[in-house]
Amino acid sequence: MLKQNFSNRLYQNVQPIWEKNHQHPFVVGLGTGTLDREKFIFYLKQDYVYLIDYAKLFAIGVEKANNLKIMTKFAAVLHETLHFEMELHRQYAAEFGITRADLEATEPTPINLAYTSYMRKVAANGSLAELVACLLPCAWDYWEIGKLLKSTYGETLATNPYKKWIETYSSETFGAGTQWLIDLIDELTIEKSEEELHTIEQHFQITSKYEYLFWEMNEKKQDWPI
Ligand SMILES: Cc1ncc(C[n+]2csc(CCO)c2C)c(N)n1
Repeated sequence: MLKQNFSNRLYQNVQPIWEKNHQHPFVVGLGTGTLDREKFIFYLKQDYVYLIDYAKLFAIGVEKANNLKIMTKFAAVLHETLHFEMELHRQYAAEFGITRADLEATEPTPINLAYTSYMRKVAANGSLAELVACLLPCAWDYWEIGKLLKSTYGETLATNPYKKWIETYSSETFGAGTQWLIDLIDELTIEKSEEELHTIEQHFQITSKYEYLFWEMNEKKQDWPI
């Protein structure tokens, strides 16, 4: 029997967590443009090294793909992450006088390391569907946030220093990449047992909570205490 649109179930059940993400002071600060610049710089550096690890997970997607169509698409989103998304970070860094070397040399905080290590563990031991469940909240909730901020604060965007950030994450380029991941999870879960679906949903929920912790970490500039 076909189990269609597993992504709907994921989306419905994750709403309480994503709501918290959308109301987070860091996210609201991006929208209003009042976010403290030092907090944004902290985020920029942490996110850059996060994306280096995240991009490698798309490479593991290439490895785990069982057909050329999926393999090709993982390679394309890997390319987009390195050349489109990370370019946004490089541009903001240049504005703030931060070099590429500084960005790359950033030591990940405990939360950053925990988040990427969790995804790497699933990538090493789990199925392709489990890996996609870990990758999906990052892409999907950022797209939701991008669209939300654009529709809520669209009129003041011209003077918002974080305009480029909002434009990037609400863009069609991101929308298309995210939609592909959503369609992929639907395709990969068609024949899965309820037990497997439960595991997949747990990864989706946990990485969504890590998204919250990541906002919180940047808001409070939480780093190693020693
Ligand atoms: C902590 C954190 N979570 C999510 C994203 C956003 N993001 C990461 S990969 C990707 C899609 C690539 O196709 C998107 C939108 C981020 N930058 N940092």
